[in-house]
Amino acid sequence: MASEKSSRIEGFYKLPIEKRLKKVVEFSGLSDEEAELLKKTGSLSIDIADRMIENVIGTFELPIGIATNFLIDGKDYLIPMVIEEPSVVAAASNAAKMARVKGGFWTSSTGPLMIGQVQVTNLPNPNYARLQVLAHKDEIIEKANEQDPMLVSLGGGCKDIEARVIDTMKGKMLIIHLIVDVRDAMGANAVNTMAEAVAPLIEKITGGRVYLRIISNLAVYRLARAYAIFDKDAIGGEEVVEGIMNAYAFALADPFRCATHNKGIMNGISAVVLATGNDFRAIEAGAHAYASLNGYKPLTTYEVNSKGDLVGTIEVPVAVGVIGGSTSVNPLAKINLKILGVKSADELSRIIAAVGLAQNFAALRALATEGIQRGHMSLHARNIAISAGAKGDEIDKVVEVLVRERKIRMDRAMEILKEIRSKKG
Ligand SMILES: CC(C)(COP(=O)([O-])OP(=O)([O-])OC[C@H]1O[C@@H](n2cnc3c(N)ncnc32)[C@H](O)[C@@H]1OP(=O)([O-])[O-])[C@@H](O)C(=O)NCCC(=O)NCCSC(=O)C[C@@](C)(O)CC(=O)[O-]
Ligand SMILES: NC(=O)C1=CN([C@@H]2O[C@H](COP(=O)(O)OP(=O)(O)OC[C@H]3O[C@@H](n4cnc5c(N)ncnc54)[C@H](OP(=O)(O)O)[C@@H]3O)[C@@H](O)[C@H]2O)C=CC1
Repeated sequence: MASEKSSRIEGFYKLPIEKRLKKVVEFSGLSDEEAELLKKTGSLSIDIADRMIENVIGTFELPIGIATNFLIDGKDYLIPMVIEEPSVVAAASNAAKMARVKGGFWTSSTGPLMIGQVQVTNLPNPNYARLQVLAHKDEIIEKANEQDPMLVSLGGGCKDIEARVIDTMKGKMLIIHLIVDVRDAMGANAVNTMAEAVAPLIEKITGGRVYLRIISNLAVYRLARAYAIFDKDAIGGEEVVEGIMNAYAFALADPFRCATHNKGIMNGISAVVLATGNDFRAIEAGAHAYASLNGYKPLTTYEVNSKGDLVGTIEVPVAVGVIGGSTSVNPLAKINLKILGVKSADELSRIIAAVGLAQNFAALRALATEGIQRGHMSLHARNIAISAGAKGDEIDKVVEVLVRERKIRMDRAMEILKEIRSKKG
């Protein structure tokens, strides 16, 4: 399916901010008011902030960058990313540009099913209690669904019950899972309400004592998947393919490397999760727990196909919502969702998986070739220049010398600044 508008905007980063914003407005149909909110600082008003969390004394801002070039399932997307780290947005755009050569990213998902856990203790016959719970499945599901008629009317709600007996330091426990379709929400509030509501019924059925009733962030039934074929010539030839395969083999074999490999993936994932007002701790916990199910492993895979191209895949739990939580409260999250143009939480989760794969590919390509420092540090040089005290056009001048000399250090930045100012004055 051909896209109406293209996210392939060459040299987007070279445009002044005003022109970049204009392109985003044209692409996403933002109103004048929304564009104004993006431009000004303090868009999250103190009154809204005071209703989001407790003991508020101010707000804390981070930049929103737009990753360009993303073609996902045949549709063009501009990706808003909220992050403090330089080079992440550039790297995502860079990878997406290379992925376009072979059609971009293709995605799928399992749907929005979350798990609510109920912990049952003090059971003399936990295996018998387990069968009793499964025999009363329909009754438990009905009780859970009474809590959220709205969700049920949308086609969601509690769909199934699982029960496991586990061995713990406090003896055997029966752990019941409510499998809940949360539709377009992240789902924690909805699931927790159900888990608490069914607890007395479960105590009655089992004769045990229920303690914890809470969502699990290991969202194994809410997986998002993406793949892309990276044309070998577009990414720099056979040697680059070989280098990336070696990088992947390293991560697969060594948890010390794997943690950094997955951190690179989360650079992309967390930035979109934050931009859309979602719970980034939930996503981080879920991703690393999923990566650890069979020993800590990379969330991405790489293979070489018969043409010598690199095939990258990702599979990761992505429990995000487009309604509920702070997505509906923070005006900037709403604007970012509009820029993405997503229609459902499922679509958002698949986009996020694609960004995670892009981010990982860009980092591995840099690491396996010239090293991370040239691209990353030349963008980081701006931070160094600003920290050294450079202002206005001094910033670009200091950056230019730092990058040319390949000495991206604070002491050198201060020296250069001194030289620039002495010439001026
Ligand atoms: C930084 C680049 C992209 C430069 O890469 P380059 O080869 O100098 O870029 P280019 O000039 O050939 O441009 C290619 C495209 O990149 C984008 N691009 C290029 N420059 C910019 C810019 N200034 N601002 C925004 N976008 C930029 C832009 O889309 C551009 O296309 P165009 O629009 O021109 O047709 C490249 O070196 C790269 O991808 N590096 C990887 C950097 C990275 O992964 N950073 C993440 C932080 S490091 C980390 O935390 C994770 C890590 C690395 O530890 C994970 C791990 O170990 O696995
Ligand atoms: N471990 C964790 O991850 C935990 C996370 N949290 C927090 O929980 C929050 C997310 O909970 P969540 O349940 O998503 O938020 P909300 O309770 O804000 O939103 C979900 C509710 O929105 C209503 N709704 C309206 N339209 C839809 C739709 N299309 N799809 C789905 N629901 C719809 C539903 O019913 P109705 O209208 O009847 O409300 C639903 O229950 C986040 O702030 C998160 O940080 C909390 C505890 C633990």
